[in-house]
This record gives sequence, structure tokens and C-alpha cells, in this order.
Amino acid sequence: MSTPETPTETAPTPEQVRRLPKVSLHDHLDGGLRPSTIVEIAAANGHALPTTDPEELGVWFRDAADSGSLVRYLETFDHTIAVMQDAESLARVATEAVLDLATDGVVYGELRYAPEQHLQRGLSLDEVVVAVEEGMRRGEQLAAQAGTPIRVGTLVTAMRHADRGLEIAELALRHRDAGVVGFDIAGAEIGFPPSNHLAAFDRLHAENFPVTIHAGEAFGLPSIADALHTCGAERIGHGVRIVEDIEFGEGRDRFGMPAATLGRLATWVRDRGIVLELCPSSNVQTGAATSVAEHPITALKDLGFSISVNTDNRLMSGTSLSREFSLLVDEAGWDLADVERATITALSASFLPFPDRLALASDVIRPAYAPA
Ligand SMILES: O=c1[nH]cnc2c1ncn2[C@@H]1O[C@H](CO)[C@@H](O)[C@H]1O
Ligand SMILES: [Zn+2]
Repeated sequence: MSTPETPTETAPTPEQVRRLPKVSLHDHLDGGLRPSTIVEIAAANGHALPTTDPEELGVWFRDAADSGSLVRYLETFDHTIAVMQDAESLARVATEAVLDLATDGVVYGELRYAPEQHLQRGLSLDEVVVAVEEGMRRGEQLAAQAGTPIRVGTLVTAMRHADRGLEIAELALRHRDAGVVGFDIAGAEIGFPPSNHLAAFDRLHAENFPVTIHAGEAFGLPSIADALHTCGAERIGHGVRIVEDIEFGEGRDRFGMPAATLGRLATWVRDRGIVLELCPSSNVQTGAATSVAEHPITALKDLGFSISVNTDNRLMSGTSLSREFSLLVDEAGWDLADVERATITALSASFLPFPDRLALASDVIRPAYAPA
């Protein structure tokens, strides 16, 4: 008999997907707040919101982010960042994010945010990181007590249009043994190549500290090449525009791979197993993809790219990791084996130590996906 814990269907239901253990690599802390929390903190600190009804506010974020442009999408963050300016609020937001991921079946998650955006009310960069880490640990404790254990790591992000990369890299290194597991750069992509922050990446590599870079979302192949070859990124945030280096043909080969001719960069990304942190719904909102059904993630999966599935910003997309997977099942023909493979790929590319990844895979993930 099939139970929700041991799905035997090849196309898992949304509830099965929710219960399956999942790994989240690309989730912005300031893009995943509960609308009710924004309303409460904004009332207390005097920040004016488009609406103070939590349900309407959730809809407002989705609609406003549905702009077809990354730059306009990013404007919605003004309202989340405004309520993340004191230690208590930062810790609360972090705790709630961990709990929300745990409820969604995420067993390991990396949450990212840019400390330099949380200094408006007098906190120092280090105070911001300490507050977030406190909130993360509390979230882990509460989730374990609730019977939904989760582990989280933090990625410290530098904003690519600013010039604080090296300072933020040093910040990440100071907190590397206290929950910070990696470094990222984010923000508007066009006109702000990753190599603007080369000094930061050089410093991090000298300290053997892992890096992921947003690239190939609003700008194409040169951004991905710069992130990989000049800046030495271990993973790519989005990277969806790698399809610009692929020419698709007709039919499939004997391994089921779609007929396609890959350029040198796409070949490099696939054949070296560079993991892409793909975010289907977010890409539809910013115009990087036309629909989840048509999103390049499915073709990339079929071509043997190393892909992970992510939410990017749960609030702005009104989504969760389960929902992203279920959309792929419903609209792009994904089956249970695809969900499992993407989950194991995400785990393998996570910035967790190898023995911890092994333990999660063998104790938690593999058994849950095994047929009854
Ligand atoms: O998809 C994205 N592409 C580029 N930047 C992003 C994306 N989502 C969020 N941020 C940016 O990252 C900052 C730190 O979390 C957010 O404040 C937002 O400006
Ligand atoms: Zn992102």
C-alpha cells in the first residue's frame, strides 16, 4: 500500500512532494517574509506599506514582482528590508524562515541576505550577522521540537552595484564557524559584472571559502563565463541563460537526450557538472522565462546538466519549494525520480561538509524516496 511517506506514483501529488525531504540552495531571507510579520513590524517601526492587510499585502508583492523586469522586481524589496533593521526583527524573520522551510519539508536550506542593507537603524555589519544567526539557531531548535528537523546555513551576499564586496567577504569569513557557509553577489545584473568584485573572490578563495554568484538571469553568457572563470564560483545562481549557448534540434538520442548542439560554455557547464540554482517561478516574473512549462530547466535536466530547483523569493513569487516542484510535475512532466535527482544534486552542491551531506543522503533523503 502506498503511504504519503513512501510515494509509489511516478508523478507525485503536491502533498507527497511537500512531505518528501528537500534541499534548498537559493532562497533570499529578505524575499521570504510572512506578510503578517511585515505588517506587525511596520506598524511598530512606522514604515508605510502599500496595504496593512496581510492577505492583500501578499498579493501586492506577487503582482508588483510580476513586472517582467529584474530591476522592477527588486524594487519590492524596499518593504521587506525596511522591517529588517533591528536585531529582534532580523532574528524573528530568520526563525520564521527556518520554520516555514521545515514545514515545507526542507531538511537542509541555505538562506542568503545582504548585511549591508540592514544598517539603516544603527546596527553594525557584525551585529546584523549575529542577530540572523541567533534567529537561525532558534528556528532549528523549534523545528526539531515540532518534529520537522532542519539544518540551515547562511550565505552572506554583497550587492553587486555597491562597492563593499571585500568588506562583506571579510564579514563572511569572520562568521564562517558560526553558521555562515558561503558568499554570493546579487542585485541588478546588467552593467554590474561579477569581476567588479574580484578582490572579494580572490580573498575568499585564498581562505578556501565557497562562493556562488547570481549570473545568467538578466544578462547572458558573458556573465556566466565571468562568474565561473574569472571569479571562480562553485555554483551559479540562476544560470538559466546558458540556453543561449544551446541550439535545439528535433527528436531524442538513444539515451533520451533531446537533440541539441552545445557551444563551448554550455559544454563546460554541463560536462564539469557546474550546479545551476534554477528558480522557475522567479524567472517567469522577471521575464527570463515565458512559463514554467516552457522553462529551460526541463530541457537542461534532460540534457544532463546538474540542476537544482529553488524558490529565490517565496514572498515575491507566492511560492514554496514544494510548489516549485509540483509546478514542474504538473506543467513540465517531471516525475518522482526527477525530484529525487534534483534534490541529491542540490545536496551534493551544498556548502555542508561532505560527511554531513552523506549522512543526510543516506539517513533522510534516500529512504524517503525509496519505493515501498
Ligand atoms: O533573483 C534575483 N536576482 C538578483 N538579485 C536578487 C534576486 N532576488 C533577490 N535579489 C537581491 O538580493 C538581495 C539580498 O537578498 C535582495 O535584497 C535583492 O535585492
Ligand atoms: Zn536570487
